[in-house]
Amino acid sequence: MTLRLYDTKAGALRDFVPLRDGEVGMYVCGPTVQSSPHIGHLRSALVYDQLRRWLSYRGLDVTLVRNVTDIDDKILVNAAAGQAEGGSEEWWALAYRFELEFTDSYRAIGVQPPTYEPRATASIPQMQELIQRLIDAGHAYAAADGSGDVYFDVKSWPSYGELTRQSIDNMEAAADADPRAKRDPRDFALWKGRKEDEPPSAAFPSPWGDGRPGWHIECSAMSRRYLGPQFDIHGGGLDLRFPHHENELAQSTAAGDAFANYWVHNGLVNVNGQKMSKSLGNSVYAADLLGAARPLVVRYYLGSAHYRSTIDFHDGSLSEAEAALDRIAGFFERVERRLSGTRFAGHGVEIVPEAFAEAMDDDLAVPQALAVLHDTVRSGNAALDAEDLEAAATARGHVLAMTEVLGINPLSPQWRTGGSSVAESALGELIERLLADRQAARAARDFAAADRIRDELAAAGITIEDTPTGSHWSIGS
Ligand SMILES: Nc1ncnc2c1ncn2[C@@H]1O[C@H](COP(=O)(O)OP(=O)(O)OP(=O)(O)O)[C@@H](O)[C@H]1O
Ligand SMILES: [Zn+2]
Repeated sequence: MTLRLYDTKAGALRDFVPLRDGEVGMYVCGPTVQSSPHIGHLRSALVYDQLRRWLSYRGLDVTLVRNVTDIDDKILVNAAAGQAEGGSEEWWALAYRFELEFTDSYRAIGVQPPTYEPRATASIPQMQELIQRLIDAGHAYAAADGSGDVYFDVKSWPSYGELTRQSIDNMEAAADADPRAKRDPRDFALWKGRKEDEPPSAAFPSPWGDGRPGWHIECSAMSRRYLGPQFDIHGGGLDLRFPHHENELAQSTAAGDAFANYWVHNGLVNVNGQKMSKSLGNSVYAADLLGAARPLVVRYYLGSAHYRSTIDFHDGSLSEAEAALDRIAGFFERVERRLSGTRFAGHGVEIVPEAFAEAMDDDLAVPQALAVLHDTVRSGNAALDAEDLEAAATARGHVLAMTEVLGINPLSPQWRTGGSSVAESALGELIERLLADRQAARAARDFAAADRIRDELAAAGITIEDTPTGSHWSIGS
């Protein structure tokens, strides 16, 4: 069976046929690094990680591009707010700080790094070139008010609205500029002239005056730069269909690029029926959830729903994921123990069962694929009960392959407790030994020795906290 994907633009499932045999180019809208990541952002990255892993398992060579929007109104506003409160962080430092948080959170849940991760500020010439092509083709114009803004002329592009199947007359006005400067209220900004209160470092020279790119043009230019004028899959959250993706599509096609062949959108993480969003203040931050639950559990939870469905986050959401993972880990432990030393140890080809492949090929039906995984765990356990070691070994190979494809193999080194490595557990052991020495020194009232141990640990970046239940340590302050 060939992979079928739901293409938002067609409004239907379509067989996936890559533009170039054996290769897939995929562009996913990445974060605007204005504040810390919430679990909606994690879900979005995770969905495309699952798709990428499945395409790779199917033998395709995937080039995944996920951008970082590192210049934007919200980044400038947040940096200015910090400065108004006496801080000195520049907008670009703030953007980089949050970019690192995103990278850490993605890594924690096992999202593989994209092939390329371009920052918007590094592709300004490509954005300007695209804007110039649009002006030359009569689809964009410089604002009449001398602001230095450049707008896309929606009325000049009859297919505007084709992605979301809207007629232009029913569309909302673009909220990004003074309506008086535009030919039509729905015209949206391609280039934003620098405003007086904006830092000079956020303005780039251009033929239309100093300024910065609009958000939509960034993705049109970066996808073209890294994947070419036509590529296979464009992804992003459902919230981006309009106006962001509609505008990307209009810009790129009006400039003569064929652009994305399939439009894939992930469903949102909601809280009480509303999108989890920084602006609504209902965010569950990635760092908080990852501090409260094992990263593997978070990955399983966010990745177990169908990618197009909505996830409603509430307390207790993670317990099912925890139990499911325990069942998988329990089977692995049991089967390894029973097979070790027998001729079936290491036996069992690591290949996914046909039913799993069919589910994944059916618009990435992960819930059905997980059902196959859990059925296989059950039959593997039953085989062990019946002492059918060959069947148990086959089940082991299947389960291994399925958990690898989904990135949820509990035995993978990535998931060792606390995300730790062999080096980290060795470090833990040494610190515990030093803490025991310190305790012994205190008991002997040798406070100088006890303090020396604490200071040496502190110099190595390890903080000690004494509590009534004993001394606890952490790395960093
Ligand atoms: N609640 C959510 N559920 C699923 N995906 C989301 C959610 N919020 C954002 N995304 C997706 O994460 C990616 C990065 O998003 P971006 O930084 O543009 O977030 P945003 O929509 O501005 O977030 P917020 O609404 O919290 O400000 C996009 O593909 C976006 O669609
Ligand atoms: Zn985008």
